[in-house]
Amino acid sequence: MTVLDVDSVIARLSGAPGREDGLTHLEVLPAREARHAEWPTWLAPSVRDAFVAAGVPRPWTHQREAADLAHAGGHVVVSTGTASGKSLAYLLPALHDVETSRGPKGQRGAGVLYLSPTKALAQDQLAGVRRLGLEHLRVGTHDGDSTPEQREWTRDHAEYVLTNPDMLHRSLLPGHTRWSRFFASLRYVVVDECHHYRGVFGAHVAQVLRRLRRVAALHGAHPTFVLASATVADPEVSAGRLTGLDVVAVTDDGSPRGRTAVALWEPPFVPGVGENGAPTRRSAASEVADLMTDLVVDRVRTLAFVRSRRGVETVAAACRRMLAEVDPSLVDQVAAYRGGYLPEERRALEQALREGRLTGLAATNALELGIDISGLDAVLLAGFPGTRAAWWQQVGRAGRSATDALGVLVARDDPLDTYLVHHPEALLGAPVEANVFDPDNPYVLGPHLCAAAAESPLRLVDLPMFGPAARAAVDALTAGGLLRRRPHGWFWTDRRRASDLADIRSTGGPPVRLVEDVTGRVLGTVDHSASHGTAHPGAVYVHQGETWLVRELDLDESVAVVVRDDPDYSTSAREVVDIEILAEREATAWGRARLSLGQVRVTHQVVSFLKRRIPSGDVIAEEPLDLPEQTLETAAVWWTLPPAVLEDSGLAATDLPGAAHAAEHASIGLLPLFATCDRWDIGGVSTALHADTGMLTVFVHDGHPGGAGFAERGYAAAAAWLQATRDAIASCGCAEGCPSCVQSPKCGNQNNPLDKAGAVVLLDLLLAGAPRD
Ligand SMILES: Nc1ncnc2c1ncn2[C@@H]1O[C@H](COP(=O)(O)OP(=O)(O)OP(=O)(O)O)[C@@H](O)[C@H]1O
Repeated sequence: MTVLDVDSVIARLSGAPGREDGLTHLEVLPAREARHAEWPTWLAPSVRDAFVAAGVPRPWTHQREAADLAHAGGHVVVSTGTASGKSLAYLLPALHDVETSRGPKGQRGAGVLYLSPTKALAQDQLAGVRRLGLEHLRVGTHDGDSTPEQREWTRDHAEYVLTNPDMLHRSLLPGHTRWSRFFASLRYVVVDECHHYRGVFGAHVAQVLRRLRRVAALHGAHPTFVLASATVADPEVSAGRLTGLDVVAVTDDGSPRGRTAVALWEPPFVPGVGENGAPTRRSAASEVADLMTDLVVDRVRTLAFVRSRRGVETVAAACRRMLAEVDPSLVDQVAAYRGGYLPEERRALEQALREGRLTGLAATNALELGIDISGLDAVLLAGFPGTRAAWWQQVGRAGRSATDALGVLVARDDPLDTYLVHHPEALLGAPVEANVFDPDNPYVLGPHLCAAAAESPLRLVDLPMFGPAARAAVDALTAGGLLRRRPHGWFWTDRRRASDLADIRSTGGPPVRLVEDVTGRVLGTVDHSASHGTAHPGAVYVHQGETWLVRELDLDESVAVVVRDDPDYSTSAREVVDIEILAEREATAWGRARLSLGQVRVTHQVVSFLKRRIPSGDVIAEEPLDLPEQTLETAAVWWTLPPAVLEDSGLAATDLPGAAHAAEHASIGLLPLFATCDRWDIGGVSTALHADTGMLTVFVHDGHPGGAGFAERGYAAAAAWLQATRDAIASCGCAEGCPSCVQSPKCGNQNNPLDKAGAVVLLDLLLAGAPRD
């Protein structure tokens, strides 16, 4: 295997013709020495010996600290870097209890419940625990991929159960009486990669964990929670919110790290013009495909993170095509990996990458989480992954085993990425974000209270565990007929499964299956709510380099029928959006402008799709669609400017819609810098005259029912957020607005009208009255 020489790799990448100006920043983060601790004296020798045999001579300091705390019964969150051995921190106390509590005939004495956000990570952990070779340890998974026999065995015999919050919510908790012996033995709950539980998903998982604590207590168990997280700000606060418990944080990372070179990269302009004549840069995906090709030729093991499923396919296909010209023997060493693939395909790809049979892999963040792939040298990111926590997590995938590593962020042509590659301090110098979510979201709380009541009637004493809003929510559910109040508490008496009421991944319904027309073969799935935009009739769908056309979308049956085809265009959906203010919760005057936070109802409808020629992206046709409206009640932050202020601004009335629209796009683009969301988690609406305010109004709203905390963060950080928005627009070198500043890839109006200069005027008017600090 090639050992990475960062300097020569960078010289080679940026020396290629046409790439001279790509590198905007290069920084080499120094190596860090390991700090070791001794094995705890309380630890069962069998567990210690298993780790020593597996190549862990001694724990690192943070592993020992966390293990000691958990063994003493304290709830702990370990928040340290990628590949810092967080697993060992919880495996030591958990396996110790399992090994030392077994009955004389091998009966299960102590149980461990391990939760991961993805099935792939659970598989990886399963393999890791098995590799320890503990002779009597009974470990099993319970997830969507396990067979009924496996599930039954796991339930009746496993001491270490690996599952995910979804299965806990839908299967283990509702069926807790069948799992009673496991719950009664439960000593540890491990919540791995807990930074993943943010936004509305975080709120759901927080309520699932409260239900878990209650069910465990019903069976007499009070497990210790150990959480593992990427480096995030205030981990004890988010872990405390997630579990509802007092959690101690361990953050002083004792693991070693090799030198890491971090490069920021901006693709060049391409000939031709984009939407409305704007200058456009080469796509991050094409640039990443080029860089990956060079790295693979040099035998540098490379993982490319690409934001969209389609992008992943494009990168892998382009890379393979280029390799075929240079060195055909390398073509099969590059593959694509993303959600929507069948589980067997994903497992095979993970295995091939781990064993070095693949040199280059293009993946969505389906591979981001914790999968232990040692020996990667370089990570390329086609676009900022939305949070600094995710960025460090992904960059940290390279350079395991303390070797040198390379991480490259290739900017997409959008305001946030452009801002970051030109303001490295905002990415590399700023602390990671705290994890944002709101467990008291009533849309989340209500369904989980129903599920809890179905698990066992809710008593008054149970309510504080579910937060301050629980009593009012229970009363509302009772008034609405979902719960019945009886002397001994609140009962679920409905025929339906209560757990069906909460859609914890917020997919908005069952996933839509993509089914091949003739054979009936299932190619993959897309989320229900996303299906209007990606699986509408006429949509082009790419799977492992093959192109398919959607012939029919049946939303009732959740099926899209696809046929093989090779069109010379891609498709993108267009939607219309409308917004209504339901309640203003908070507001503040910025001079004569006003900034508000509240509840809104957003109505959107996919109305047509564009066909864009490949690779130029030119629009060749727009075709109408007949899909139903979708509505969303959620939280929004908005600002208004009164007519009198606008009259003095020099902007003509006809400029206002374009100016507001441009300010809205850029502010959506920059919000992820202040809230832990990405631009697809939020939306916006702008208008020169809104019916509810009677003024020019710009809204930025959460993309999930009830809100996910992002608009709230925008409101709290409004002065800094809108100032960065203003600066990003003003400093962009384009003349009329481009994807790097005010154009948006998800605009429902084909980025029209947009007035870049007008947006700066509006934001200056707004910020003139903003608080100075
Ligand atoms: N004390 C140690 N000494 C040497 N190697 C160790 C030690 N602890 C863990 N490792 C090794 O470090 C690698 C990373 O461990 P692990 O996957 O647990 O890290 P992690 O922090 O959970 O990673 P992620 O950030 O992906 O969640 C593994 O190969 C593991 O065997």
